[in-house]
Amino acid sequence: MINLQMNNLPTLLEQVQAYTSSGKVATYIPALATANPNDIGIAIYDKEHHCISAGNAEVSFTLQSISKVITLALALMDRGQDYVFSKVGMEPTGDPFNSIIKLETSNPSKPLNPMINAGALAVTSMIIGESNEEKIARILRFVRTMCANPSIHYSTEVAISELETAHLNRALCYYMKQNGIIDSDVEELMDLYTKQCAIQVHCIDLARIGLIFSMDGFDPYTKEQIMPPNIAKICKTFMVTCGMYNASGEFAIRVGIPAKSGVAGGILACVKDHAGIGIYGPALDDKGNSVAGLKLLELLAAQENWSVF
Ligand SMILES: NC(=O)CC[C@H](N)C(=O)O
Repeated sequence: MINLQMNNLPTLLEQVQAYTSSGKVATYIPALATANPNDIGIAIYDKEHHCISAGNAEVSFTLQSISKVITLALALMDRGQDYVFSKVGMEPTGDPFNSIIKLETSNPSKPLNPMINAGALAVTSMIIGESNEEKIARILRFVRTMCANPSIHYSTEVAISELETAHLNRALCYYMKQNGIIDSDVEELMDLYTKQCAIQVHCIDLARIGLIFSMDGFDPYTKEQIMPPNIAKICKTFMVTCGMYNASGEFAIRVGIPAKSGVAGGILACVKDHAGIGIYGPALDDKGNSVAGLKLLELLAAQENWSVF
């Protein structure tokens, strides 16, 4: 059951509100620039049918990099661990999420992990389907099941905005194609990746996804095992080691729970066997993480003694 102390969510939001002014909304995807930098919201979903929320918990935003854990789970179910990890590594990187440098310097030349853009693009290329329509429909079905929200869709505007400007991601794809990591048509892959990143949710949806991962893939409401427990565990382990990009080490110390952020300002977090958390705060720090969102999780994890360490 959600601890009563958590009824202080509005007070915690007040404490972190000021942090929103120290961050900046992402603009490299032009459609993200219209977000309100002052927004901050949170939802917590626990396994006993309680959901609490505060602030801008029902403002919709795009998953962006949070989609990387979702497609990783799907690719692991589609292709199995041996295949996925023959193409993508398991090690964290100290570089920014969109960096190309390790692709050239690591041997063998494969992306270090599935949470950086190169790794996520390779993982997306593994999703099974006859066409992009079928692949995005499968990804959407998976997200809708986890959120118990059949109305979830992607934003065409955000997907196109990214597709038109994602030259660095294209470069990552071409580099990987040259080195045999992917064999998809690059434009097709970019089309699918930008749609997956543009899937729209709000904090309550995100918290429910977090709950499914917290419960090792089991949905305590429908009693359905949505993904095998070992796959949920792999995803959560990547969240701990690489989920907050090159700020994952500091996050492990300050917060200490599996989490994944996205440049639209979302953070998905998992409290083991207990609850999922969805946070939205589009003002980002220089590593691409929600400034106020990070502070909020830090206060909450300390208050509730949630660190896994
Ligand atoms: N860090 C992110 O959220 C990045 C996702 C974004 N779609 C990109 O590839 O650049």
